Amino acid sequence: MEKGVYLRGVSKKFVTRQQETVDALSAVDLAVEPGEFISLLGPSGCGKSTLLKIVAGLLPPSGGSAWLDGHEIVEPSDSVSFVFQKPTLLRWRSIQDNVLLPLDVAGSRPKEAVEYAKELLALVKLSDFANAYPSELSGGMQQRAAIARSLVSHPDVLLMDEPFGALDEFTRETLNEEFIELWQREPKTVLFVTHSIAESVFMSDRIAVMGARPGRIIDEITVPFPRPRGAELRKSKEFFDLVARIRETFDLASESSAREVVAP
Ligand SMILES: Nc1ncnc2c1ncn2[C@@H]1O[C@H](COP(=O)(O)OP(=O)(O)OP(=O)(O)O)[C@@H](O)[C@H]1O
Repeated sequence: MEKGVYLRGVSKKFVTRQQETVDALSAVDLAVEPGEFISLLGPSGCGKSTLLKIVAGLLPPSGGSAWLDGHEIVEPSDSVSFVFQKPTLLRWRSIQDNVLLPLDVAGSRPKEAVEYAKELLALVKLSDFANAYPSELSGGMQQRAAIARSLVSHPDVLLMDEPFGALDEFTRETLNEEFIELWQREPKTVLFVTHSIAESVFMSDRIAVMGARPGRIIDEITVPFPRPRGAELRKSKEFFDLVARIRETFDLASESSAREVVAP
């Protein structure tokens, strides 16, 4: 059995209300090893969220297939958790009860679950807020709670759709560092969607660079920086150089698609 997440020739077409066909994804091949942290990086509309939804079993591909640990993905699985851009906490539940929500929804809160929720709250630095309500927390703190919630069911795979995209730059960088520390303690396979080149370089083992119309992978980059990675990495020449090289990939891709548009 092939452990990990595999996409083989995945395409996705949507038909809009105006009956136009949108090629959201075309011929995407991707292999993600167990425990690997991979970013899906690309401009708005290149199909990043669509790809995550296919891996989550929330959307079927129009062509090709998606696999998790040797099984074709045809429906959502307990071993996969999703973190969205908005924390979507229930305002009438305490933070601890929000973290426990996935277990309550599944109808089983094992004895040790409360202890584990407390442990996760400590890992995301929210121990003092276990009994607080979402409205009492800042945006960054709410997102930390959402991350703790995504881990409570011990998933093998974490799908993160711009989880820090709504935060200011300072909070975002702090959460990047905290999340990487947490991920090293609780290793998971992570597919992380972002618009930010710097964020993808800081976080990932590998970056799948995506282009739009149709959405596809235009480059795959292995990030060479050793872990643990600290804030000082962001200031290094090697970091800037890799960010610049990836930016170049986007510039070349948009130049060539512009040429296709003007070509006779
Ligand atoms: N349910 C849908 N019906 C019709 N078109 C859709 C649907 N969902 C997505 N699309 C289209 O598919 C393309 C890819 O969308 P998707 O949300 O996956 O992109 P994205 O890269 O995640 O964008 P963003 O970074 O802005 O979130 C877009 O052109 C979008 O308009």
